[in-house]
Amino acid sequence: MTGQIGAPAERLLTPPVVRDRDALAAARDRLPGPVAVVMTMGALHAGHAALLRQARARAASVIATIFVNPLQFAPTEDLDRYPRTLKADLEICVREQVDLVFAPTAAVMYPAGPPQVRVQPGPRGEILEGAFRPGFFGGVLTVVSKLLHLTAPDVTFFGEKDYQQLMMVRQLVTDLSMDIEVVGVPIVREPDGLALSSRNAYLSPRERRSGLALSAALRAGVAASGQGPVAVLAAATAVLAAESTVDVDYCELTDPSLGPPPAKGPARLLIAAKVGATRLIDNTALKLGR
Ligand SMILES: Nc1ncnc2c1ncn2[C@@H]1O[C@H](COP(=O)(O)OP(=O)(O)OP(=O)(O)O)[C@@H](O)[C@H]1O
Ligand SMILES: CC(C)(CO)[C@@H](O)C(=O)[O-]
Ligand code: BAL
Repeated sequence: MTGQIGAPAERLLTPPVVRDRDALAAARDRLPGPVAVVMTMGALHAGHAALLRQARARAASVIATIFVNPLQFAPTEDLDRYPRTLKADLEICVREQVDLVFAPTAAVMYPAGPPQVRVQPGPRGEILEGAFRPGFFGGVLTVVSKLLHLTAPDVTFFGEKDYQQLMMVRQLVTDLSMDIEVVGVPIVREPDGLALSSRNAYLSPRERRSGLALSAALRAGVAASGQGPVAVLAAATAVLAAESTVDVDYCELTDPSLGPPPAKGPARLLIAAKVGATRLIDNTALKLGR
């Protein structure tokens, strides 16, 4: 089927875009190693660009995947209205010197419909995001496994903005004996603190202002970290409670691998909240105690 998309003149302005497995396999065979893959759902922004830039610095060849994976969306979620901006995405891929873009359709990824065999995320996939989005990590890890299999990278890059997802992908690669390095990339923020996210496009100006409560709560938590876990949670929840339009799903403190928080030492503070119809997540590292 199709190899590259676009008219010949446009091809010069975009990296090669492949849309099916055969075209991907042929293009992948020609890429010099080591190969890096950056997986995305498109609507690319500076957070994605940071992943692509790190990939560019680390590998001889960079593949970006763009696929809004239906398997990780609950029926009540935003699959249909998720932003799809392929043309602008390809411009970012050119700027970040991506060598190959894999942008499959759902029929290419799931030719027989939703797959019967799926990755079981295990207990760490049932807390936090998994508790509020049942089936989410099963859908994510299934598509991540397929995309790793299809692109055969040496290294892959995931953002810390989706911190639990990064942990789950590390677990996937370890537990399923995949010889692939997983690199975590720090969160890219707007100057006022808002973590970049494709879903920020849904926010009205007023909702965007309310959404700043998440990063403000994280900063309050970090400021209180010397006083220990109780003070951190009290400080963060007070900031969130002051913003009445923010509907908190969770504000939780864990250890860096999402286990129970220590009394002292490295920890992670994670928040998810709805602002209007838009669900935002954010998190930060901190060090508890003195
Ligand atoms: N602000 C950010 N900083 C660092 N990495 C990011 C940021 N936003 C997204 N990423 C990473 O980019 C990769 C692809 O994410 P995705 O395409 O879902 O974008 P997103 O902005 O997280 O979208 P959404 O709004 O759906 O959460 C993931 O590894 C994600 O963690
Ligand atoms: C990893 C991913 C591309 C799988 O669909 C998605 O969950 C995302 O964009 O973070
Ligand atoms: N950003 C992770 C993918 C999702 O929220 O569906």
